[in-house]
Amino acid sequence: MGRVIDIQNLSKRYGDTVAVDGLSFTVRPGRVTGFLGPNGAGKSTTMRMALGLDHPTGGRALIDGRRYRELADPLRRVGAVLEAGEVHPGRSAYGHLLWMARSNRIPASRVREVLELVGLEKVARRRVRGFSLGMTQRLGIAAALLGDPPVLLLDEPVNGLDPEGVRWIRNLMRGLAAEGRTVFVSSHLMGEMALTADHLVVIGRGRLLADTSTREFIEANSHSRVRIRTPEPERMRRALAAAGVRVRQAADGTLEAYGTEAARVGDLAAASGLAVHGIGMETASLEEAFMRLTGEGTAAPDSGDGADHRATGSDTGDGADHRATGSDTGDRADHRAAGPRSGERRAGRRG
Ligand SMILES: Nc1ncnc2c1ncn2[C@@H]1O[C@H](COP(=O)(O)OP(=O)(O)OP(=O)(O)O)[C@@H](O)[C@H]1O
Repeated sequence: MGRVIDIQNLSKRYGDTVAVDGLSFTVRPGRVTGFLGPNGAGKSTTMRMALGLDHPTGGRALIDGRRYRELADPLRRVGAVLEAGEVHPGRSAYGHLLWMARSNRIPASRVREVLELVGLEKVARRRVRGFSLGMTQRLGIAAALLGDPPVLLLDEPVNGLDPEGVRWIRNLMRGLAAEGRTVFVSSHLMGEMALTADHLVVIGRGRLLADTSTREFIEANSHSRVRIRTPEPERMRRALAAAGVRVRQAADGTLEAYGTEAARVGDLAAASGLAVHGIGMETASLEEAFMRLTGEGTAAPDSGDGADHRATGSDTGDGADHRATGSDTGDRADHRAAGPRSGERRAGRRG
């Protein structure tokens, strides 16, 4: 059975750096699998090895049970959008795709199809030199889709894109998965992946940290808490603890109560004659859970909140939904603004 990406005990060492460290997981068709990890976790290295662009130090990365370079017609089996790599700037989008199609025995009619699919048909004859990052990204995706491959690998495809571009790629990936394709997409942003992926493979420092459905990850990691500001935190803490409420004190002196609601905390405070200066419900964000999991955050060992620095309650709401399209976009631009990425150069070289 094809369409599966099988990573088996994969390792990669660059001198003293262990980029990938005994990684094993399977990426299955019909769903978007998010490949998550902080910057430097080893995502790109893993993807490059899966595409035969880098040699593993140990283990194997198989697609359809074979190494990439053993695939008979790779462009029709696997589409990739990687960072780096440039399209010849003097070429038009159409010219570039046509060149790729010709060198891979793909009919020219397919070029028009993919241009339409990614919404570049109107600028198809323009030189790539003048393309925005978003357009370049779309061109990279068009190239990846040229061979109509059942397996797609995308390395941080939304980096540097505006919210509209982010949404477009998200919908595209979901659509491709719904067609039964295997869609494997990396990101360092939990919030973005929570909106896009059905399944998550999380790595940190080259090692597997989680391989789970997105729903399970969210259920296990998004807990809410009540934050209380009171002039008598110690008495409040005792009153809550006596009522069986799990409570901890944050660095700024506020209290955090878990597994309860603001109304109950208020009632308990009133019953004990305690003054409350502020009270509110917060939802721990998935981004926090992700930081904790990958060891990038300042984890608090007892209550698993790791969020003392956000004690003001700015983190209300669902975390997963709103961060992905808002503030994160700027962040992406910072990380990866340099160098338009396109899988096509690599794809061309491969094919
Ligand atoms: N060609 C290379 N030579 C030396 N070290 C490398 C090379 N490629 C990657 N590394 C190192 O391997 C580790 C993993 O890098 P990798 O790019 O795979 O991570 P990543 O999860 O994709 O992060 P990012 O999103 O920042 O690219 C990093 O420490 C990186 O510096």
